[in-house]
Amino acid sequence: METVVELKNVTKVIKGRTIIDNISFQVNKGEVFGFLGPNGAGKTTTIRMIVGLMGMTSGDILIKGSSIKNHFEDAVSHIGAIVENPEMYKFLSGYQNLIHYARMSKGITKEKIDETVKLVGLTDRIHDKVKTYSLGMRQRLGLAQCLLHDPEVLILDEPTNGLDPAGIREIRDYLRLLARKKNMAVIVSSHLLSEMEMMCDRIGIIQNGKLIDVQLVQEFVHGSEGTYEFEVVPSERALSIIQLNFPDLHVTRSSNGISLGVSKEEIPVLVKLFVEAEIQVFGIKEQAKTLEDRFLEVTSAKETLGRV
Ligand SMILES: Nc1ncnc2c1ncn2[C@@H]1O[C@H](COP(=O)(O)OP(=O)(O)OP(=O)(O)O)[C@@H](O)[C@H]1O
Repeated sequence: METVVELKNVTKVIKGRTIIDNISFQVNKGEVFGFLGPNGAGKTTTIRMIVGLMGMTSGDILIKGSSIKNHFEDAVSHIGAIVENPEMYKFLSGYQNLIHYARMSKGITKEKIDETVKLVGLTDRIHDKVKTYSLGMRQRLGLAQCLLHDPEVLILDEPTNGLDPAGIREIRDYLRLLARKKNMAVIVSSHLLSEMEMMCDRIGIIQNGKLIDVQLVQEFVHGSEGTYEFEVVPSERALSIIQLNFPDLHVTRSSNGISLGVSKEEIPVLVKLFVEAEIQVFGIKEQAKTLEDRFLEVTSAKETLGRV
């Protein structure tokens, strides 16, 4: 696995306030890395520092081994990014926009433009004016624009923002394709958790400027604990028994009984407790967890830690 982007103890302080607090992580070739966090967590600030739009207070960012601090031009030459809305001339066609963009950079051939247009699936509409494009098509044109110079890392801040489900799916499929077929490192940010689950290989969770977890999506979602629904009668009594014996467990009422997050080994202990309390156990069902469940678990656990 080849590391393409490396953040080393990156900190950003603005007007005495620490916006990004000592963040370190790596992104490898061929993977889609998702940067996930609630509003104001620091995703955009981190991305702006990676693409060189904003300086950092301390730490360093390496792109293919080149420091963005000491070898800025070399470092950013490997990056293709959409951070703010891409600049486009609405009264020109998509193709004219790409030609215009290509003239500003060196060595982009007509063949390269055609190949990129095909890659993002815009061949049929590329000669139409941009003002007739849907938001999803504009996103794809923006993607084509930042792919023209064959970057090794693609960075997109909230790429699915404002898109409808079909548009979201398109972008998601293209990003996965770029990682798989072109072996690119792709970094995206979002607070659309279900999207990240389908799009990313790994995710980093950021909260209050701190990176609180980096994991493979699959491991993050499934983890070692499961959420189980216990079909029990009377459920009220089962609930109070859990609260009394395991005050730290997060337990909720569910349609058929109670629902709680425990490891598999703990299930017999709970069943024994219920039986001894003359509570009837009709069934135990594992509930599928989504990234959203895990995200809320992780971020609220940290909030609690923060308050102690
Ligand atoms: N130039 C700035 N001056 C002062 N504060 C800033 C500046 N830029 C960002 N911040 C603050 O830093 C924090 C992180 O902002 P950032 O935009 O990076 O968050 P985000 O995770 O991208 O949020 P969102 O999902 O809402 O876009 C916020 O509290 C924001 O107000």
